[in-house]
Amino acid sequence: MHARRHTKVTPDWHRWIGEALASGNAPADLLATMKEHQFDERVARDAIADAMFGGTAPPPAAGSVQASEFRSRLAPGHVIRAPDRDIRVLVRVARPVIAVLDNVLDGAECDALMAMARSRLARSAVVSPDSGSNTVMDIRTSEGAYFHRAENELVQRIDARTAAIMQLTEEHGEGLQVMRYGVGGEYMPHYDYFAPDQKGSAPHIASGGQRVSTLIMYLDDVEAGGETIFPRIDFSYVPRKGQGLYFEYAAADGSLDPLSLHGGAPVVHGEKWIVTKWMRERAFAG
Ligand SMILES: O=C(O)CCC(=O)C(=O)O
Ligand SMILES: [Fe+2]
Repeated sequence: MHARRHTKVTPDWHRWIGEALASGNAPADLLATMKEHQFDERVARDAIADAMFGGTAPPPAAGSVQASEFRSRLAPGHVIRAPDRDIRVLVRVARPVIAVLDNVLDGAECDALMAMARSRLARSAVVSPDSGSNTVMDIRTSEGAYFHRAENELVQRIDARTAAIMQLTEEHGEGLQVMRYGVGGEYMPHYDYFAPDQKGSAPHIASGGQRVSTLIMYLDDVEAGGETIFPRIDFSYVPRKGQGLYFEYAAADGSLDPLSLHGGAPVVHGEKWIVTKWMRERAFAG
């Protein structure tokens, strides 16, 4: 029989969460500790998310951004025409701006991206050459493979296609990032924009400016779990090979949308593979 799980977070635990986050601990590590202490997972997740982002989305203050100012950059209509492909819109959400897109990548492109990333992931899992020590690099960094803009023909083709979809030129785009999650792998809720009040954001923003939009492309179906979730609006997308999930978080006046909080739910069975394109306010050297 399972021990009963705690469903209430005491003031002491709230304080512990706040202090652990403030001293730079990863939210996933806090979650693991709370689970070891028999907290119900959902309760622990909510308490951590509340400490990071506040309990609810802040209500719009007088004179602040209205929903209508978060107007999608995407072309209207049911089909978006990229230079080499027609992309069908399956779902649109007004706020935060979200669109589910079909047929962004074909099956062969998905397979080729996974193969390319696999060889890079394998390389990144070897002993660190610059430390000279025997420590294997952080498992989390070895889960991602980065491809410079236009690094090869396939990457170039996808850079051009995503730019056309996202209505910005390729020079606004960061290099493609392929991510692989195994069973239990997740990406806790976060914002893709650089937190304006954090010192660490300044060097990113200095070149290219703020991030404004994201296109996550799914390289394979996932057997169970691994949904992309927007907890503030209770929206959940189930990964489907070749589809894309597009979202935006910066209005024309620079306001950022707190409803864009999102994450990758834990994979329950199988693997999850995605490739992500992030777009910046301005063209930059990449
Ligand atoms: O894994 C997911 O579904 C979310 C990924 C994500 O948030 C990102 O790449 O910025
Ligand atoms: Fe993200």
